[in-house]
Amino acid sequence: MFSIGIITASDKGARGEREDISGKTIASMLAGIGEVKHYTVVPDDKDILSREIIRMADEMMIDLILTTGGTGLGPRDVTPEATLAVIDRHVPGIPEVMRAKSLEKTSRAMLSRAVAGLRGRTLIINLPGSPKGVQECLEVVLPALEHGLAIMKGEAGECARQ
Ligand SMILES: Nc1ncnc2c1ncn2[C@@H]1O[C@H](COP(=O)(O)OP(=O)(O)OP(=O)(O)O)[C@@H](O)[C@H]1O
Ligand SMILES: Nc1nc2c(c(=O)[nH]1)N[C@H]1C(S)=C(S)[C@@H](COP(=O)(O)O)O[C@H]1N2
Repeated sequence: MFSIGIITASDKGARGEREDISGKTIASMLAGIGEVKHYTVVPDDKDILSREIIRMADEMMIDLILTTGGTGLGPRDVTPEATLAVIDRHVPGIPEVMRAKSLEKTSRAMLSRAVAGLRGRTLIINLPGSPKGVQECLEVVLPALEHGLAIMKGEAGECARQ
């Protein structure tokens, strides 16, 4: 089992104006692979988001951080920039497959600028803000997630497919 952190980036959510269905969707979809150790709703603010990622990765030693929201083209959408500022290695295949698969459902999938990367031994993945976007993106990543996390942690030696 892996430790999981969830960050919802939402001005409305942080002001208490909207129930965070997206964060809850992440938690329920990941119940089979780990335990949610930390969950927070923050405004769309680059420094606050970066600080949260650093705290969860460096102090709490969380294996997997999922963010939701703030990946679009809106003036306050800065989650990818907050993530890029604190990762040391990119994992481009994850957002590539999320966008590719999501495009089969909606052309608006191309509007998510989500990124994924590693900070030390923590994998950070951006997801779109809507509950549907979370569900559609997470379900394409899930089949490879446990293997990726095991490799990241040095717990799996072999990558060969059975
Ligand atoms: N965390 C969430 N929980 C539930 N629904 C959400 C959440 N985030 C987004 N949504 C839904 O997706 C739609 C589009 O999200 P968008 O990121 O544009 O939010 P927004 O209305 O600009 O506000 P904010 O950035 O404060 O979340 C919202 O109108 C809402 O219906
Ligand atoms: N799979 C999937 N991806 C999706 C969506 C969706 O409904 N399903 N919504 C798109 C829309 S409408 C937007 S604007 C962008 C960015 O969303 P965000 O700003 O809430 O992160 O994600 C896109 N990605």
